[in-house]
Parts: sequence; C-alpha cells; structure tokens
Amino acid sequence: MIRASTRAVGRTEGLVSRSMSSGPAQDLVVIGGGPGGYVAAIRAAQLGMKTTCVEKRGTLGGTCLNVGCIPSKAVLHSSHLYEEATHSFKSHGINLPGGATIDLQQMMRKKDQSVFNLTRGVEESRMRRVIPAKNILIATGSEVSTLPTVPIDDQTIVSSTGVLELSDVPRRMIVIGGGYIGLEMGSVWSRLGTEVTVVEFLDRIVPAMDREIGAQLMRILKKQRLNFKLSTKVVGATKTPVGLRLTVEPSAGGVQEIVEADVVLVSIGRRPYTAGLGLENVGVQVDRRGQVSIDDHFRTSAQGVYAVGDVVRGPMLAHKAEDEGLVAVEIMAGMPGHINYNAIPVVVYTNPEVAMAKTYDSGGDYALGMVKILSDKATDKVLGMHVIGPGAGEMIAEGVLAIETGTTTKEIAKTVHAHPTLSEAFREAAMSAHGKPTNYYKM
Ligand SMILES: Cc1cc2nc3c(=O)[nH]c(=O)nc-3n(C[C@H](O)[C@H](O)[C@H](O)COP(=O)(O)OP(=O)(O)OC[C@H]3O[C@@H](n4cnc5c(N)ncnc54)[C@H](O)[C@@H]3O)c2cc1C
Ligand SMILES: NC(=O)c1ccc[n+]([C@@H]2O[C@H](COP(=O)([O-])OP(=O)(O)OC[C@H]3O[C@@H](n4cnc5c(N)ncnc54)[C@H](O)[C@@H]3O)[C@@H](O)[C@H]2O)c1
Repeated sequence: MIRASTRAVGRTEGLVSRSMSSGPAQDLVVIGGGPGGYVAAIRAAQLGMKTTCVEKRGTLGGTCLNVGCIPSKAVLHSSHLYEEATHSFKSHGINLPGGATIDLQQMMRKKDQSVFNLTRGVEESRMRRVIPAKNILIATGSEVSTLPTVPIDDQTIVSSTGVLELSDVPRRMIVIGGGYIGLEMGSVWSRLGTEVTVVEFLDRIVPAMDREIGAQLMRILKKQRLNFKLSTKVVGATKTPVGLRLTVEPSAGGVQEIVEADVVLVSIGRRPYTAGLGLENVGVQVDRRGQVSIDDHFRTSAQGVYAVGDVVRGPMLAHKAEDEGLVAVEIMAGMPGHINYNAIPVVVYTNPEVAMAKTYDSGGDYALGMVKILSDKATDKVLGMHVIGPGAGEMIAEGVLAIETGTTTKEIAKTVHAHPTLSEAFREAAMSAHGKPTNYYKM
C-alpha cells in the first residue's frame, strides 16, 4: 500500500470529494479534479473502488470547465451572435432599428453563469492530512507557458484566463501564438471590435493541423479583420502611459519593428503542471518537457502511481484526458484498455470551425472542398480527415468513426447522406478519392 503522496495532499489548498467516499485506506486517490481526474474518479467509484479525488480549486472541472473549454466557448458563442447581428441579420431581412450594441459586463456574467452551472461550488473541506491508498492517479493538468520577455501581469499582458476577464473592449490586441487559444480568443475580441494582430513564430497558423487547411483558415480569418505576422517573434515589451510597445523581429533574426497594443495575449502553449507534488520523492520520472513519463497502461515509474491528461504526452484536450482517465481506471481494475490516439478529434471553434481526426500533412495534391479525407492507397482505409466549415466540430465524428472502424473511402462513397446537409461533403470527398465527385463543396 502506498501513502497517497503526503505532499500531494499536504500541499493542496483544499480537499474536495464529491459522490466518492473519502477516508482512510482508499483504493484510489486521484490528484486533480479536471476532465482526466473527475471522470477517472467517477469510473472508479462505479467499479466499486473506494476513491478520493483531491482538488485544490474550490470547484471540480479543472482547467476545462473553470477557465478553458467552457468559458471560452461561451464568449465565442456570444461574440458570434453579435457578429451575426451586425453583419448578417440584414441580408436575412432582419433589421435592428437601433443597431446592435455590446454590454460586455452582461456577456461576462453569462459566461460566468455557464461555468457556475457546470462546476457548481462543491462543499469544500480545507484539511491537510495523509490518505493511505493502494493506487494514485496523477491528473494535475497543465499551466500556461510563459515568455520571459513578456511577463504576464493579468492587467494588460494576459493569459487565456485573463483574456476571459477583460472589463473593457480593448482598441488593439496583440496575440502571441497562432494556435487554438490565439485564434479562438483573437476571433472573440475581433468580433467585439478590437483590432487584433496575431504574431506567430512559425510560417503557418495552427501548426498541429494540416498545412492547407491552416492556410485556408488564415484566409478566412483575414476576411474577418484579423491581422497576421507569421515567422515573427516578440523579443520585448514595454509599458507606456498609453499602452504597450512590443518589439518584434523575424523568427530567423533581422530588422526589428515596434507594434503597439492595449492588451497582449500570451498563448504560446501550455506545459504540464506537477508543482508541489514531490514526484522525485516517490520515484515518479518526468521527461525533459516536464511530462510525467508513462507506459501504454498509464503506469509511471513508481509502482501503483498512474498519470493521465495534460500532464502526460499527447494532445492537451479535454476528451483525451477523459478517455485516458476512464481507461486507466479500467486497467487498474484488471479490465482490458486501449486508446487509439490516431482517432482523437480536434476542433478549433473559429467561424467556421476547423476539425481534424489525425495529423496528416500530405502536401496538398488533391481537390479541396470543405472536407479532406486522406486514405491509404493500398487498403483504401481512412487515415485522416480534416473539415473546415460550419458544424465541422459535429461532422468530424464521422471521420473518427471511420478511422476507429477501419472504414474505406469506397464505403463512405456508397453511404447515402441526407440532402441538403453539410455531411454530404464527406461523401463527395470520398468520391473524389476515386476521381468521381458529383459536386464541389467550396467555402
Ligand atoms: C482557454 C482554453 C480553452 C480550451 N478549450 C478546449 C476545448 O475547446 N476542447 C478541448 O478538448 N480542450 C480544451 N482545452 C484544453 C483542456 O482544458 C485540457 O486539455 C483539459 O482541461 C485537461 O484536463 P486534465 O484533467 O488533464 O487537467 P486540468 O483540467 O488542468 O485539471 C487538473 C486539475 O488538477 C488540480 N491540481 C493541480 N495540482 C494539484 C495538487 N497538487 N493537488 C490537488 N489538485 C491539483 C488543478 O487545480 C486542476 O483543477 C482548453 C484549454 C484552455 C486553457
Ligand atoms: N478548441 C480546442 O480544442 C482548444 C482550445 C484552446 C486550447 N486548447 C488546448 O490548449 C493548448 C494550449 O493552447 P495554445 O493556443 O496556447 O497553444 P498551441 O500549442 O495550440 O499554439 C501555440 C502557438 O504559439 C506558437 N508559438 C510558440 N512560441 C511562440 C513565440 N515565442 N512567439 C510566437 N508564437 C509562438 C506556436 O508555434 C503555436 O502556433 C493547446 O495545445 C490545446 O491542446 C484546445
């Protein structure tokens, strides 16, 4: 029996347990109540394990529900409605006689309400004690990666958390990093009237995605008034009485330039969070990126200690963390468990949404519609799928299912899809793989 890392619990500010028993001699102690941790704890309780979930926040839900997926999607939705009201309603014959205006405080209250509804303050017991446990699951998630030259102050230089709390619509915003957070949050503030410039170190945005899809997305976002500086790095920031001055230069070095902003969002990625756990004291190894090292069964280098979610390798996504939490607990219970990492969807919630179900960058030698399918030449099985368009986040499920079940493009091409629907584009893309498209679905 292992002692549930005295440090993990001892350094935790609060101990929260919900629908799971807490007390001595636990079968499982889960450290972290995010998507990886709370799903694992619930599954463990369902399987009859005595389980305690330790969370230092006053609420469950982790990054995703408190400061990530949920609040960001809430403001994406609100700002989208505003964008529609100001730019699209008229063409539908809907007139707003006085014009649409923004009440930012109300928008933020609505976002906070969405978070509250899902995380609902759980009763918190602030206690420090030792919980003996047979197994421990580390699900402590991740934190914002920082830039030493642009220190976050949560006032004018903000992370994804601060950018969801702004009290005024800034006139100018520099977004450092053209990844998921940069593009989603850049879209939100641009829609609300901010002049947004995305500074990206690489020569492309959303580098984890297919190059051609990324280029298409950038064209669309430019039409939505977002500006981009690719292959550019920020090398310094100074505050002035009227805002911020950022020094930028080409990523490869070269002539420097000054850009001004009222708010800077640092969104250059996230790093695993293991501070205060004392992993070294119990022999849990981390790799050079700070990720807890695990084997295919989520076992760390210390017996009885497992890890899942953002704190381990792989994409930092809520559904990946959840799935790992489920499977890790099932493995602990002696059940078989496996995750197909080739079939984990990713969705960027810009307008239009962009979705993929595997990173395959094929160089772009095919007809691009709204859906791009990559299949194995020999077996015709679907290897990857990318969608850009309205509802892409929902549509990608068809791609994930195809990958998971080994479906061929011929089989998709034979499958009747209702008309008129967006999902018809899947069939068209599958037909294209055999040179027989009947339509072209273009943006
Ligand atoms: C702005 C933003 C938007 C996002 N949008 C999406 C999205 O749309 N879709 C998506 O799939 N993913 C999204 N993500 C990513 C998603 O939030 C993470 O992948 C997910 O939350 C990871 O889950 P986790 O359980 O591994 O970690 P977390 O959710 O980070 O949870 C870890 C928990 O552990 C707690 N903890 C840490 N150390 C200790 C300790 N010592 N003792 C006790 N508790 C501790 C933390 O307080 C935290 O609550 C977004 C992230 C951000 C920042
Ligand atoms: N819709 C979603 O699923 C969603 C939404 C938000 C966040 N997330 C998760 O949160 C994680 C963090 O998001 P993120 O957008 O911060 O990271 P990211 O990894 O998606 O993007 C970071 C971007 O910053 C760039 N970059 C890195 N260093 C830079 C520098 N010094 N200067 C300029 N650019 C630089 C990278 O090339 C990359 O394009 C993501 O990896 C994702 O897993 C997911």
